[in-house]
Amino acid sequence: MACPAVVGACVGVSVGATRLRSVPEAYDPLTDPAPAHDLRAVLRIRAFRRLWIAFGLSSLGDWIGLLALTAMAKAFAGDDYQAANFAIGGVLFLRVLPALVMGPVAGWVADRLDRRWTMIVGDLVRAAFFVTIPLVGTLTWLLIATVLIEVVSLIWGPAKDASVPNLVPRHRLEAANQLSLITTYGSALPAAVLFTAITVITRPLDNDLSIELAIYVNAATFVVSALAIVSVAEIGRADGHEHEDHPTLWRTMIEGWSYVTGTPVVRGLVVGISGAFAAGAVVIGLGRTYVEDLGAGDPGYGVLFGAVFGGLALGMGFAPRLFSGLSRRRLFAAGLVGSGIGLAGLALIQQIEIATMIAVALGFCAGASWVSGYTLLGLEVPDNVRGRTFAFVQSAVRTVLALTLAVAPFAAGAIGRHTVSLGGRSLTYNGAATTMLIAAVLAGVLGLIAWRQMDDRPGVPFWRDLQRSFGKSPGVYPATGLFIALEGGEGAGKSTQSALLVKWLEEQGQQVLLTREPGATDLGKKLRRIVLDPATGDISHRAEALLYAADKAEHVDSVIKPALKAGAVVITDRYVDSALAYQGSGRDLDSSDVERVNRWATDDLRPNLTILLDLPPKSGLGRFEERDRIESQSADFHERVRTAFLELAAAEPQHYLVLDASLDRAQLAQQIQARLLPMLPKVGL
Ligand SMILES: Nc1ncnc2c1ncn2[C@@H]1O[C@H](COP(=O)(O)OP(=O)(O)OP(=O)(O)O)[C@@H](O)[C@H]1O
Ligand SMILES: Cc1cn([C@H]2C[C@H](O)[C@@H](COP(=O)(O)O)O2)c(=O)[nH]c1=O
Repeated sequence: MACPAVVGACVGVSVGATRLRSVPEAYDPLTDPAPAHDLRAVLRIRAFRRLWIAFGLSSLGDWIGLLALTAMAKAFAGDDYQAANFAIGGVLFLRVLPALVMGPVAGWVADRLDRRWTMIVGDLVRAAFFVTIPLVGTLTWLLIATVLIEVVSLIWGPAKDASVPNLVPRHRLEAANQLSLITTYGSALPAAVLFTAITVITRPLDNDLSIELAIYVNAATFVVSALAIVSVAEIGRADGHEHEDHPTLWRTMIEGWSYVTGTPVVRGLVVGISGAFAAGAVVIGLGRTYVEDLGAGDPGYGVLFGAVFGGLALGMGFAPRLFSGLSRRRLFAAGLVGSGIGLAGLALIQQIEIATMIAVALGFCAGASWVSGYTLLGLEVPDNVRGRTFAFVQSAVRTVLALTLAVAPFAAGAIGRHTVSLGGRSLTYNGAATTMLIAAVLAGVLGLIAWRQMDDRPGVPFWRDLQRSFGKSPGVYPATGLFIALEGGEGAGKSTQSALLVKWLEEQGQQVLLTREPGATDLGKKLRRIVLDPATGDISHRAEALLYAADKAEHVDSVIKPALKAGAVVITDRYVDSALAYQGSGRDLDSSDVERVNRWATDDLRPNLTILLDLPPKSGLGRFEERDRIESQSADFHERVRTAFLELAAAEPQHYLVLDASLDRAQLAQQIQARLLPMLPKVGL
């Protein structure tokens, strides 16, 4: 039997009357007790920690370098508005260009060299190039050095990425990659703070010196990074098998292109993600001259840069939790429209303090869009084409970045500074602000197109949705394993589909636990008898709700959680939605009370997906003859239950798979499998 990706061994677990075949051992609880996703646990690995410090410093240096080089390019260009924009556009474009032209080649080179020495030499060479820029002191050399530094970075990056799997155990690889991403983008904020501090402190002495100092600090970060890598002896040369062909950028683009263009939702996502990046890039590309127009200089640029990236980090980190009840598709499109509004705000409000606040909001919206777009891609794209699609998105994003960074400053330069007289009053407009306004309109239009193509709650006003969803936690998703609930009215086919699902999952090599509510535990069996036995008769509705809740508490603690912790796919035949539908709507209880009690009883544990089998109650009850205490409730009761299930699903379409349960068994099973396939834990790695 195969085990999921993160697993070294399989162990069998059996729980009460339920069926748990064999579940993966996600980590050795004796020597390495922290869960696989624990970021601090990855940092406890000495070799990785040192490499992480090194690439954190390199990233910091990279961002300071970007800020300092654009400032220096602007200084070289002098007071000419057009020349300044062209110089800055040149620097930004040349930073992205090498990745477009020689990205795949760089990976190929990195695979053939000793990784540790590649990184050490790469850091020292980058430091040396940076030092030469102020020493040579010409715009031409600045541009040439920018390309050379970028080429070295292109080889350094894959050497680092390829080293990580050799330094951390398999099950910690995802956390290590997450940390790498956070560090790469998160270091932009401290870099902006450092750059601003350097320029604010030293500018009164000498303006040119302050930028040069920032460049020397940047060079120093690379030297320290090289020294940190010297101590990581575990990094070596690539194994022979890693010398296999890497797909070229063009092959990746072509393969991804045909899938993306043929799938409307994915097409909308890719356009939107590129739009979110372009919105951020416009601010970075135009920020230098924009702050100059506001009279804020280098410190102002550092602040604006930090504000966009700070907002981006906040959006990525908090937006999904803050708007947890909002459908991901709506969050994605709303983020994009918000970025457009932010850009328009920057263009129209010419005051640095307010501009900074707007930049944070713009970054937040772009971050929200970016992260929900990536999540949606992960959910919507099947596993077998997901790698290519993500590679395509990355290539598309790089291309959009290069074009935006190049075109925006050139457009601003071409527009220039103008003052026009309108009815006796003079109005000044600058290229940077005007270009931002054009980009704002484009981002807004892209957002609206994405909204129209992807809205999954047509007819429900956005503001009502937003108000309802703000700050409401959706519950806690399991950290390991996969949790699936089957819901629906009487006789909808939940037991039938659960059994078919278990069979299919086992064929996929998954470890599966099939369980149900009420009655999966010893206590649950007793409770089931009480609530379903017609002899129980009428009981208080609150008592009924509490009996079902007690069954859930025992079920979650003693059956579901242990299996999920062990990495199993857990399928439950009924869960919290049944309580919300039967007790919250079928009975006369307040559904928010029922929700509160059930969240508490289940420790807020939420399934990753709920499959709702929808069937008119008459058809479902017609599938069998005998009636228990609940089945024998009135037709109205069962109608209310059905409506409640459907409303729950309509409020969060991304969380539900709603199926017409009158279809035949095989068709239903096929639809369930298609939805679950991309969500399954990897097996057999
Ligand atoms: N798609 C289907 N079409 C027709 N009959 C079905 C279908 N699926 C299941 N059945 C039949 O309907 C009956 C009820 O099915 P099942 O027990 O799977 O439903 P359930 O939702 O688990 O019911 P309950 O609400 O009682 O738990 C069974 O006799 C089953 O064989
Ligand atoms: C979990 C749960 C269930 N019910 C009701 C729904 C059904 O009528 C029975 C369970 O019977 P099944 O044949 O196992 O489906 O209990 C409920 O009212 N509240 C709940 O939380």
